[in-house]
Amino acid sequence: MRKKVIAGNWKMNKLLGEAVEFVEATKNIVASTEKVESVVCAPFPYLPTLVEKTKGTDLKIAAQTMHFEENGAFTGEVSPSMLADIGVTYVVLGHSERRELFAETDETVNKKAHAAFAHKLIPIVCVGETLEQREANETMNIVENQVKAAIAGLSEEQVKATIIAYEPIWAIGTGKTATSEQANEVCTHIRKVVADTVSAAAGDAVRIQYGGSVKPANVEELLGQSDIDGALVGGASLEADSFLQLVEAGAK
Ligand SMILES: O=C[C@H](O)COP(=O)(O)O
Repeated sequence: MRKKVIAGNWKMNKLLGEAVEFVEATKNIVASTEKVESVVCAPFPYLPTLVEKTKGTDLKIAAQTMHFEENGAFTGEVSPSMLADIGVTYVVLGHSERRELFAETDETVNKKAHAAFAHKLIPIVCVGETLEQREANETMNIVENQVKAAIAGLSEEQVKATIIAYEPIWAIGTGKTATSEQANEVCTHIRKVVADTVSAAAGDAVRIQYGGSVKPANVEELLGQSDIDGALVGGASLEADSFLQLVEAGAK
């Protein structure tokens, strides 16, 4: 059975005191079980503090992006070695907001995925279609191309360890959740793409999250689907209580 992953993506929210308060309120309650792991994707300035505060607990800390290069003249960027050095364990790659607003491409997502594994960071690779693409029946093609590009050249073991987050862009922060059937249909397709391009074992092992207006009220139904192995959650991950309810649903 694949272990569920509940990841809260805070995006550009919270001040340091609020971030610390959140981890203090959750770190001893979330417990890694056979069934679920819990991750908080925090802004860069808070990462060292949050890693320190969560040491020895089952709450894991992720970055929301990174560069693919080790170092150099990339003003404002953060490298994979910097993240690994301070004890970050996961990194979100190719979030639609990064693709749309910060020129992230399939090619850079792939480079970043390679760089993440080179530093023992687990990538959470985001894919998903716009409303226009869905209405033009292009969802499966778009997502398939994004997945193939992201995992190109990774070893079978690396693909097995990758987390793919299917986030239909029209469902992000809009309150419009994909129905559980719509979400599962795409996640099933993603698993098949991985199985066909890498191996049946990789298709079976890769974990696929759904993201887009997930909240305590709809998470159970989404997680009950055959190919949804977790959730990448924005708005509903900002409050400790709500995040804990999401993790609890993942542990069922
Ligand atoms: O990374 C999280 C997603 O963008 C979903 O955000 P949301 O839960 O606020 O819709």
